[in-house]
Amino acid sequence: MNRNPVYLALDLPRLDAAEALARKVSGHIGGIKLGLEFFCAHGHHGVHELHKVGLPIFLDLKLHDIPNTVAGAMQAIHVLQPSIVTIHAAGGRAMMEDAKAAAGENCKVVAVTVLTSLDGDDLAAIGVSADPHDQALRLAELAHAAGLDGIVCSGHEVGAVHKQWKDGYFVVPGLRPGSGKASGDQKRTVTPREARDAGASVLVIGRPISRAEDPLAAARAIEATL
Ligand SMILES: O=C(O)c1cc(=O)[nH]c(=O)n1[C@@H]1O[C@H](COP(=O)(O)O)[C@@H](O)[C@H]1O
Repeated sequence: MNRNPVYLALDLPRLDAAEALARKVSGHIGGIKLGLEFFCAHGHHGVHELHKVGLPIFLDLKLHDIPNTVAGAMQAIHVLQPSIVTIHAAGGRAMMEDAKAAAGENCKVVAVTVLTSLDGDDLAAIGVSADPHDQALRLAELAHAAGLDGIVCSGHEVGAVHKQWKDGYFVVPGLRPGSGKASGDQKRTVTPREARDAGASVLVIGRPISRAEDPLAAARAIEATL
């Protein structure tokens, strides 16, 4: 049986609450995603604690700096044995190449293309004239050329990227399980099932589980749709 593609985003301020939530739903997810909020608050210690849950750890640090600095950061996290690490494709080809070269064994390095919280107007405001779809495809091509394992994009683009990059590893956040579910700050959303059917390798899901009245029931319900 295929591994459950859902990585639970633990964007919670408290370490004990994050660990308790991960343990509660651990039978219905495939991994744990620890992002900036968690890492800034709890650092290496927090990651070691969450490893005790026994699931793969995705470190979503979205590194974006000069190549030498990003390579150094990648080396500094080997000890945490992440299964996946994010960097920003907008850091450019050399940064992506050096990040991949510095990554630990068995660690997939994936590049964020266009954040799921952005739409075409947001891109225009930062001087990008392409729409999110074309910009995501363009950055996916650059990430592929740089030798990365895959990219992060929304469910709106993953099908098109998959056609161009058959063996890529595709991380899709911005997922909302049903129509009418609050999208919050996310602007390019699809359902987990739609993302999976379009070729996503990993489904990143946070608030639809972590802020649900019954997180276990929410995780089970999402699993049942996949
Ligand atoms: O790299 C990511 O995981 C990421 C990229 C992106 O474009 N959009 C995005 O929402 N994310 C992350 O995915 C998670 C989505 O959380 P929810 O909107 O609560 O499901 C958060 O932890 C974000 O940091």
